[in-house]
Amino acid sequence: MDSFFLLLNCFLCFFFTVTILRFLKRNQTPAAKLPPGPARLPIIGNIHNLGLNPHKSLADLAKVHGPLMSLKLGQVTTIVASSPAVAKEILQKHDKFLSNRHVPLALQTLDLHKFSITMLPVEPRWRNLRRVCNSYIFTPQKLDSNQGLRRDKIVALVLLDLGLTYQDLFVAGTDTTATTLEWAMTELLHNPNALTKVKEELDQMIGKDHHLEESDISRLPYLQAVIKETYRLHPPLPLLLPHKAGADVEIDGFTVPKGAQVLVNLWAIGRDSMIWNDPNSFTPERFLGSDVDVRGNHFELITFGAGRRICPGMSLAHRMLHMMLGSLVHWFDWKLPDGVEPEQLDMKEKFGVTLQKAKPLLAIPTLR
Ligand code: HEM
Repeated sequence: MDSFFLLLNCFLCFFFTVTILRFLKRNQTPAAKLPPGPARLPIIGNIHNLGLNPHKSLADLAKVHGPLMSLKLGQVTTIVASSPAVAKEILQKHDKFLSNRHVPLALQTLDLHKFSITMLPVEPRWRNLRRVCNSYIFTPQKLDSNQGLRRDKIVALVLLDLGLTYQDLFVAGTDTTATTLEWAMTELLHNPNALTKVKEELDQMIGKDHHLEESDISRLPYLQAVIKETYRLHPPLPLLLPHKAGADVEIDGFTVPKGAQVLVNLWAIGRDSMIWNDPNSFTPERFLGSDVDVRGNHFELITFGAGRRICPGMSLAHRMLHMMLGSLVHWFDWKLPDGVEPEQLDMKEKFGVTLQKAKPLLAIPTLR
């Protein structure tokens, strides 16, 4: 028994010595050409740096370490992009090698990565699913042909049950669209001037006695600007879905190593004062007369991603959001519950599957 404990002691001493030496060595001479990043702890790496709001913590770390940063989350080497230029390198220039998916172990046990379009790596099965999306489900012609169904659904949604969920959308589209609608409505109630402008635009262009149609959206620049401003401030997937490097890639003299998890911090880009004037204020006017859109060409606003993994449901989400927000504003006058002033509205976020409002929005509609 004594010799067993002696052996165990020796093993533990050896294990701790090796771990501490590796930790010290790593902090003195960082692995070859990895982008800079915060110091790591043994075993957990930088997990303790993330906190409850990883998008904010990573934005703060990027201010110290730069727009191309590396961390170790447990055993996973993680590269984080926090500027439009670096996002472009990742999602456009090196898209070919940086478009696989990092699938967390918990999801691997469900085998999701073997059949879900969202989780599959770039391989023939994924390409086929994307082709089905792009050529059959989300083409402009297909979306035009079933817009009547969506309009009827919105009428039912608005008139019958404001809390109804959109069960007919894919899992990937449900939370993202619902979260964005809630944030857009919250921002309008928080900024009554913007709400009045949307209402006036709808009265003028559509008229009080008419329903909003998808074909009207292009005639509503202020409503479009409100949605863009919501995309900028409240991207529902603030770090995209994690990408994975399929090969070593060089960016700005640093290496993104094969197998690394790659994140793009859209939230940080959307609130960067070097890019946006007064970045934390809700100012739809900034988009009036601007050609910036979310179709993956303007890397300062890539709420749907860019490159080969760009969201295939973007056009549908875009139509739905304009229709739902526009209809809610067109048909109802809105007020906050007794005693709550617009400026007191709780704007806190909760990081989860999507970046939701921490407290659900409570608002009272009256038919206009
Ligand atoms: C406001 C609404 C939405 C936003 C902001 C959004 C955003 C995104 C983002 C950022 C990604 C990841 C891109 C990347 O990893 O580079 C994504 C992927 C995806 N989205 Fe959306 N999305 C929305 C709505 C929808 C809708 C309505 C659908 C379908 C009906 C949808 C289907 C998908 C699918 C299937 C993927 C995975 C694509 C792939 O991995 O190849 N999304 N979305």
